[in-house]
Amino acid sequence: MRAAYGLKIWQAFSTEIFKPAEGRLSNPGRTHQFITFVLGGPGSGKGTQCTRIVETFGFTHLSAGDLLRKEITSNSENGAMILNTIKEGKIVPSEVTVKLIGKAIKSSENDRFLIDGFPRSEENRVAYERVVGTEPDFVLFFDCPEEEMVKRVLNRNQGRVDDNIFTVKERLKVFTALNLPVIKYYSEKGKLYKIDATGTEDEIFERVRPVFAALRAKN
Ligand SMILES: Nc1ncnc2c1ncn2[C@@H]1O[C@H](COP(=O)(O)OP(=O)(O)O)[C@@H](O)[C@H]1O
Ligand SMILES: Nc1ccn([C@H]2C[C@H](O)[C@@H](COP(=O)(O)OP(=O)(O)O)O2)c(=O)n1
Ligand SMILES: [Mg+2]
Repeated sequence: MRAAYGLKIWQAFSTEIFKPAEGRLSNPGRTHQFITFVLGGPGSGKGTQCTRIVETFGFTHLSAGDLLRKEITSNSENGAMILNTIKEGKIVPSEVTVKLIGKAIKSSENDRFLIDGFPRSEENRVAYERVVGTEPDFVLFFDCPEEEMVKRVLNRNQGRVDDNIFTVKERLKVFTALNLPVIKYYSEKGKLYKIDATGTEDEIFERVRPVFAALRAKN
């Protein structure tokens, strides 16, 4: 399965990467932006691998969860709603999340972005397309068994309100019900690159590296 996705992605790189990004959330003067969505269940290692991709390939990492958590601590009008939603393991209304992502893209000088933990539902996906006007260039999916994800989340130790067994169980249900359809959608469009997210961080990064190395080789 991975080989088929890989080929499609290679074709996408070779034909589409230099296309101007008409209608994108681009800053004036930009020629193109390269957008990668990074998906996977809670604890699948999205954030960890995004850090590695940033270090090696110079992307800007935008974590939807981090942007939402920042809203909570900055006492914004939506803070209490966001906190409750996250505690319950549910999805924040798309309008809020898309606005935060859009603002972060606009205020960045970079032209390549990893959007981590988004879209988490069809509603998220459609709202992004409506506001931004385009699809992502490709989508990484970190595929990890549930028991491994639960173990990682419960050991995460970052003081997150959602890193407890009750919330993670709910998050796994939400992931299956709402995020898997998005993953299927991108798979059918030939945009999905599925990564085996088991093993050490280094082993996983060696599966991710060729995807971005191919992209750099084309630049
Ligand atoms: N390959 C791995 N093996 C074991 N633990 C990992 C691995 N990758 C990440 N972790 C740890 O698992 C937890 C969840 O990782 P994180 O990157 O936050 O995942 P996500 O963003 O998908 O929820 C973190 O504590 C992280 O240090
Ligand atoms: N697109 C998104 C992303 C995150 N959220 C909320 C709901 C999620 O359970 C929390 C945490 O997301 P985050 O991506 O930080 O979580 P993980 O890194 O996968 O553990 O934030 C959201 O409502 N919509
Ligand atoms: Mg994360």
